[in-house]
Amino acid sequence: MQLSDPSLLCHQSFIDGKWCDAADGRQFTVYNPATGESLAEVADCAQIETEQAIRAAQEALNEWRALTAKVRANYLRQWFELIQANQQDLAILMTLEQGKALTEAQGEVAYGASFVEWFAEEGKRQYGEVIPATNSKQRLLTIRQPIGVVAAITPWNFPIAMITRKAAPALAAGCTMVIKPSEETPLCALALAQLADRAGIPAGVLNIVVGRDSKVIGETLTSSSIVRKLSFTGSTPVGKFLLQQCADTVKRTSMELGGNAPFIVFDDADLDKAVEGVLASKYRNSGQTCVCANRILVQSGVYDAFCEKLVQAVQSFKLGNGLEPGVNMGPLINQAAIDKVELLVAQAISAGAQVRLGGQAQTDSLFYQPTVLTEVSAEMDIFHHEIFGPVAPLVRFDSEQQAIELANHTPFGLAAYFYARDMSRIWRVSEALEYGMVGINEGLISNEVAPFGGVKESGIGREGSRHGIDEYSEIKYLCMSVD
Ligand SMILES: NC(=O)c1ccc[n+]([C@@H]2O[C@H](COP(=O)([O-])OP(=O)(O)OC[C@H]3O[C@@H](n4cnc5c(N)ncnc54)[C@H](O)[C@@H]3O)[C@@H](O)[C@H]2O)c1
Ligand SMILES: O=C[C@H](O)CS(=O)(=O)O
Repeated sequence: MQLSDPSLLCHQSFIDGKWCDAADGRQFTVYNPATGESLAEVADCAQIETEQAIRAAQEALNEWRALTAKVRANYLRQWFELIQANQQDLAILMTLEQGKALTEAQGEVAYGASFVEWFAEEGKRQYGEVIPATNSKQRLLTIRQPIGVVAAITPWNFPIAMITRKAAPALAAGCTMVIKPSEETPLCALALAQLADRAGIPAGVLNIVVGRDSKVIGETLTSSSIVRKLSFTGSTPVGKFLLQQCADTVKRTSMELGGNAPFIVFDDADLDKAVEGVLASKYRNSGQTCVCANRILVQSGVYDAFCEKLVQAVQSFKLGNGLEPGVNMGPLINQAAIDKVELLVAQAISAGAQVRLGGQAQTDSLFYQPTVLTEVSAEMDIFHHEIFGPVAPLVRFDSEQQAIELANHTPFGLAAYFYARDMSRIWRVSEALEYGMVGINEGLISNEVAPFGGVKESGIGREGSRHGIDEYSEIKYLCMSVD
């Protein structure tokens, strides 16, 4: 492995400031999705280690929360600097275990680091308030206090940013954490723990438990009364399952779940910009992002022109091993992902969709061709399911009202996009779309300063922005007699 700092390749869980094997010595293999080669053997931890991590987080809590926000910020700033300084090695690890092109991986490391930088500062702004009393013999005020021990469960598609988007606000607020990363991508998570340790973040504040048995680790986290909060990023079905598990101990939860983003091209759109927007939104990370355009709704008057422009542009993608120069689209994460995309495309074709470009996986690999389908309709499964692959299904519509109805015809509500130039239309459509985030003439909407999150079955709460830290603190009301 071509790391300049080989010590960033870690094989064990990080618990209470120590690197730990599984109690029974079991390990699991991490594979490179681009080549199928094994990358590393990693500790296959489960209930025992998770319980150890919860205890470590509990024991570290009082000292960590007693620090001033400024002192915690200094630790986070150090972590930010180390992530930045090791960007290339972290990006290589990410491309190796997740598959995304190295340029995208470099971008994600910077994006992930930006949350650490942002919340180091936001932690200093956890203000309370003094409230004018209704009784002259009382004084009323509120203070903000950390929730306590937080559990986080994160996905494989952004193996650094989905961790720091939770760990940074949690630690800044004074919480301690147990994180279970995806078994597909443990190496990035463990490298982040290595750098947090080097930043001097005290033992027990940040714990990473890696293992294949996500169900057991999850049950251990959600059933523990010590864990007061679960922050989950992943699919909606798993999110629903975890929400049910959290009910017994009435945990606070943050849920960043699945999407089914409409991408609407109106007849007054700048078609070249709209094509750029599709390339940025639909095909990023080989279509494996929660905010990927999942349905491309095109008004009939510009449908053919837009389709020609899009097909032309999508042909420019270079599919291959993300470490190779010039490659800008990598493999899907595993065979199950390939099977899901192949099923959705086959069903669409059998229901009348046309393949304008691509339409199949490369044989005996996890590479799926950048694809454009036309004549897709709302009667097809592909319209209703998160594709999580580089497939753009084009759907024709006639009126603005029809576009809004088609866009909102889903239980999901994470991100939506539309391209138009008429200002009245922009306001009407922005307000009518039932989504947490809307890109207007823009296909890339994610950053650390804006509130990221969805409505309906796409989630609960927001990450990033000045709101993201509220997910990790409680408001306490103090009523003081001055009689
Ligand atoms: N809204 C967002 O911010 C956001 C961001 C990234 C990904 N996602 C969503 O995540 C999904 C892709 O990621 P994925 O395939 O890793 O999702 P997933 O739900 O399969 O897994 C997510 C995490 O949950 C764990 N997990 C799975 N089953 C579990 C169980 N029974 N108990 C406890 N933990 C369990 C996994 O090991 C992994 O760590 C997509 O639906 C995508 O839209 C959403
Ligand atoms: O997959 C979901 C991530 O949140 C993608 S993004 O990079 O934050 O847009």
